[in-house]
Amino acid sequence: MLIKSRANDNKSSISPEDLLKDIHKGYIAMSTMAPAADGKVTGLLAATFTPFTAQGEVNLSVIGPYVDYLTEKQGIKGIFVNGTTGESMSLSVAERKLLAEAWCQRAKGRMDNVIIHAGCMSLKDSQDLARHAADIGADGIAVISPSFFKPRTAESLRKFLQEVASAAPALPFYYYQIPSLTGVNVPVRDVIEDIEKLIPSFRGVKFSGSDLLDLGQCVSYSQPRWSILYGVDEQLLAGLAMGANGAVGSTYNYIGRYVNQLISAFETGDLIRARTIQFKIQELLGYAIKLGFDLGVNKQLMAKVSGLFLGPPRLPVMPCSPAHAQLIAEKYHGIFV
Ligand SMILES: CC(=O)N[C@H](C=O)[C@@H](O)[C@H](O)[C@H](O)CO
Ligand SMILES: CC(=O)C(=O)O
Repeated sequence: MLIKSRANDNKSSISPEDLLKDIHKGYIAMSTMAPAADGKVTGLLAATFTPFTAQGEVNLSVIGPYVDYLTEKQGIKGIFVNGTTGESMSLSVAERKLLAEAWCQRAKGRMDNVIIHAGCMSLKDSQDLARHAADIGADGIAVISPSFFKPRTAESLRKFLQEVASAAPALPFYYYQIPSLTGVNVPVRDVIEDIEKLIPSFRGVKFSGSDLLDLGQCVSYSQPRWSILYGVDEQLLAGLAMGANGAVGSTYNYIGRYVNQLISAFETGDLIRARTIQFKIQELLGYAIKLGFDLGVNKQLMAKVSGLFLGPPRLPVMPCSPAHAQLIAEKYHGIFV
């Protein structure tokens, strides 16, 4: 499908040389999403929720069954730990280390990729978590921009990222952009300009914004070893069309297997099918957003769908009432039968 659409742009048939060039440029989705032998991250990663006890303490005992659920029931082969969904910014550094370790241990041999989010308000804490991720054998680290004192320029943000990455120089490094939560709106394309000169371990971006101009410019600038991972689940198909190599999201915890079908449909050029699945996801999330959808609701929905005990979210995020979660779970089961 993509070969055709490109061929329509400027020529009627495509030579093997041009085909190869297109593969390198990322025009051909199949090559970008196929399992990568070079360690490049592709496909779906679930951004994990952090299990708490009913009293709000980190509950490591759920992590084993959680990995079972993701691999066996959702076809998920990659996880993104201690991110937004994992409530990282509400956890202590010590808790984040315990969680990172447990996820790495439990996912060993079962997941292709375990990326640990190491971003904090404090550079020192971020470096500590980056070093720790390297020690425990994570496959990569991602770092979000500080958001209390916000970097005002790409330059200051790049310096911050460089300092964190230098604490774990051997570990693939991803910049995690999520402007709706950080309030940092520096275009990602500016952040990644010549970034390998500053961060030799740089391997890509987790792009959780809806600015498709910026996303497209990141994809077209992306280097062969990099992965541009899209993070707005409601509009993943748009991200794929723009050339994202994979996706990281909270909803892939409970709709991963349908989203894998969306990706396959996209890869084989069946846009109608890909859209049908995307529209179902939009129906679910549109409904949830109308009722009020935040991390507390999302966590409870995952608990209901998976049967895992995830506990409440941590304050200031409020727990979701059982009735509220029940309505959304019913909608889920009505849509994804
Ligand atoms: C703001 C936020 O949490 N974004 C997540 C990832 O980045 C997404 O996975 C969303 O949770 C998802 O798109 C549902 O809105
Ligand atoms: C959704 C996501 O990527 C995160 O939880 O960080």
